[in-house]
Amino acid sequence: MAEPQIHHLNGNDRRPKVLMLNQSPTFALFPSLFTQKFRILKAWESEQPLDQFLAKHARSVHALLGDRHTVVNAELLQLLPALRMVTVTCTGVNQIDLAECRRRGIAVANLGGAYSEDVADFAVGLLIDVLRRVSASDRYVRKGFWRSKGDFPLGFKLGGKRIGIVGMGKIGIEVAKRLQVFGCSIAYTSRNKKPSISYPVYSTVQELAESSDAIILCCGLNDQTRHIVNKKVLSALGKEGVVINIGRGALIDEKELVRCLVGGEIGGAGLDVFENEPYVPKELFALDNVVLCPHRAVHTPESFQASAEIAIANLEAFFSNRPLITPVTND
Ligand SMILES: O=CC(=O)O
Repeated sequence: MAEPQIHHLNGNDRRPKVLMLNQSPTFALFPSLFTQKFRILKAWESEQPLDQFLAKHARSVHALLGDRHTVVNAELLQLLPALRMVTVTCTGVNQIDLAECRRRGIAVANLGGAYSEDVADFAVGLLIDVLRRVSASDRYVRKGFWRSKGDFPLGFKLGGKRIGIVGMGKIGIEVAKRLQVFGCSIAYTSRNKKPSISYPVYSTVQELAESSDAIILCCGLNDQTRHIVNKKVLSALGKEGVVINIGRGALIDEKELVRCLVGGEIGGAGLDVFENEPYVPKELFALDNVVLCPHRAVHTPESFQASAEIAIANLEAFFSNRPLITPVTND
């Protein structure tokens, strides 16, 4: 676990050093919240090659502040032998080698539930958009088709739909709460059954898909969940079924998803994330039953402010030897 913390002095500067490898939206919006308290070492602004920059600070850097683009793998950790804490201004931690961090006694914190409400709103927005064809009808109006071709095709009602939530963590719970108010029925599958949650639980995503009109992916990406939505799950969802992904692109076998959408084997999709961002399979561009977004579900100033506050609270806890506020756990 973390060693007693040392405040590294730079002349009279008593702020603890925190390494950042890349600029993040949270830091870009609220730089002074961080720099008031910490001496931020901005690797991306250095003229030195990264390995030289890291070598210069290797023995004095105990904390790393990153985001979803900050890949923390064994090679990086090897270069930072004094590192004892990583905090990221995101929810997903698939970019971090958690096992290697554990092995090296490096504590990891994410944002806990700070983004959950915004992400849940976005998931519901995507579902409504796919079912009621909001984006598609916007295109119809802009292209002048309302006047030239007449009425736009009907969409589908949200109320009464059977929604399967994959991953009943903080985001899944917020999605369920919202969709219940719309009159949907909720079921879920999750790594651990949640005794406090009364929605029906299925043991596999395939069984969940068989009993759902739409599935919403709210789980983290790891070795167990990579391509958790595969050919079998998509065919279980069926011709009218909808898949919404606000988790990570690689939760779905994207090639298979594209094949099913192009072939009309599922009803539609709302996708905020992709396997190889910012690449989006171009076959999807022509499909009006698919809503595509550029990984924006968490992007509100309110979310970013919360994310800055939580990251700072985690860094302060670390530098004063207190337990982290939102440590990454296995539940
Ligand atoms: O994708 C966004 C996040 O993980 O916070």
